[in-house]
Amino acid sequence: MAEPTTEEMILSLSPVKLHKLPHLTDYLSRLPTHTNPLQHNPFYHPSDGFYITPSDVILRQIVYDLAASGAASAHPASAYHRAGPRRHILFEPSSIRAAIVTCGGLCPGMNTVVRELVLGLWDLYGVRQIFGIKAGYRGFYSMDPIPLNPKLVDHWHKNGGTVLETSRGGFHLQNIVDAIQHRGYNQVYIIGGDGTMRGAVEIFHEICKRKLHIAVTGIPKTVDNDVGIIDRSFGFQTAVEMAQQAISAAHVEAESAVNGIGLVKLMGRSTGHIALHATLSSRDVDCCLIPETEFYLEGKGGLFEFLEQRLRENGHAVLVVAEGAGQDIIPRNEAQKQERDESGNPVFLDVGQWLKSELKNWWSRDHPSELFTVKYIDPTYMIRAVPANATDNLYCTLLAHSAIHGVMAGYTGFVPGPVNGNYAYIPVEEVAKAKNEVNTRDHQWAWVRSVTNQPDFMRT
Ligand SMILES: Nc1ncnc2c1ncn2[C@@H]1O[C@H](COP(=O)(O)OP(=O)(O)OP(=O)(O)O)[C@@H](O)[C@H]1O
Ligand SMILES: O=P(O)(O)OC[C@H]1O[C@](O)(CO)[C@@H](O)[C@@H]1O
Ligand SMILES: [Mg+2]
Repeated sequence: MAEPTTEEMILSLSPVKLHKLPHLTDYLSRLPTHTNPLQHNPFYHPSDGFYITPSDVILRQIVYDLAASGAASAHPASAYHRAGPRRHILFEPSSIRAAIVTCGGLCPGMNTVVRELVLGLWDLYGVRQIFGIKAGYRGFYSMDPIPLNPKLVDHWHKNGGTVLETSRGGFHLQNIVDAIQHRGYNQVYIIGGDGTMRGAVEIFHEICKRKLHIAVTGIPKTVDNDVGIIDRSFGFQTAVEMAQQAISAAHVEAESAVNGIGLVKLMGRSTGHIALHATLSSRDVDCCLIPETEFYLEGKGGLFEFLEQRLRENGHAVLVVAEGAGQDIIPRNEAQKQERDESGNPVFLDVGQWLKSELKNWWSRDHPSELFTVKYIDPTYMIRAVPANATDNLYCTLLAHSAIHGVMAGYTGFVPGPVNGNYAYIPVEEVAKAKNEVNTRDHQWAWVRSVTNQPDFMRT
């Protein structure tokens, strides 16, 4: 173990609880350090404060109730290490062999992250051996890697999807770590969602167990925005923007019919962030249904009663439903209950199709002589299979650079990400456990309800 630095001594005396970040020196001693090549880069003139030190931290929580100060002092503020370049690095650039992999479902910005990793490694740190792993985790042990360079990836950010390709399943820990070792990779950049991060934790532990000079970082990717701790995940804003087109179309269709309902299903396996944000930004939505809240159809306070009222008042209504909403009330057989995708995620029934049919049955039963139309729009893959917008592209670049700086400094088993607007390094174990669900008791959900005036679906 290395001697504690001055900053580490300061930290140990600070009232702020710093989340310990794994470092290669935790299990490897006498690793030589090197001056950061940015020091001699003709395009950089590192000024005071350019390099981040171990005592630079980002507070996890920034909202406090001062009246509850007693409680706050009983639970001291916690913080993460701040992301950014370090003065000394633990890799000699010519000896670096970096591997980059994309796993799980698509998300706008995946190609941008890969491109920026390649350019950042190449231009900032002089790395020349960079490899793309094809088709997710299985690619480590079953396919040849693709050598990457700035020229090859130059245009990648303009395209949706992932040029490296992705897949679900295929996680075989020993095969993956054997392949990493065999190929001589010493930096591993893993881009993926919650499942991928759980895999990254296992890879990190196995590498520590084998005491290898290999740093691993997880770069959080999820269109659903279901990864916890970080402010939001890249591609999420692009997806919300794309969802507007579907909601607008549903609104036009509904408005142009007699008793017209526009129904839009949006992604969100277990969290309703896309549906919630799309609803708030559209303002055309009458009701938003998400997995975090239950709803029911018939009777007082139910969906049908509410929609009938809206149709009587406005002649039309727009309903947005997240794919994971209502899964517990859709009838399903035993086989459907057991169905899983290759990664082990439950396979959902189509809540949109189900709602459409229930709505039609309801209206023809209760109002057989009145016209009624449901137009169901399912833009599922259209909102994620697109290039990232400007904000997400910028975000992807900052994430990629943060990941590189952290790995170069010898941190491992970590995730870079924005926490309260500043980039931090978070232990991947924490990220893999933290889930970002919509808190239906906080102001954001109250805001949705005040915009839609939809029922709370609490039976009285
Ligand atoms: N608990 C786990 N341990 C090890 N590997 C896992 C675990 N869960 C999932 N994986 C692997 O991680 C990869 C991606 O997982 P998954 O398909 O669930 O997508 P994800 O990363 O959650 O992304 P998203 O849900 O946003 O599409 C797959 O190769 C899967 O086998
Ligand atoms: O059809 P695929 O590629 O398995 O992905 C669908 C899932 O991926 C996500 O986009 C991300 O987890 C979910 O919203 C959706 O359920
Ligand atoms: Mg997932």
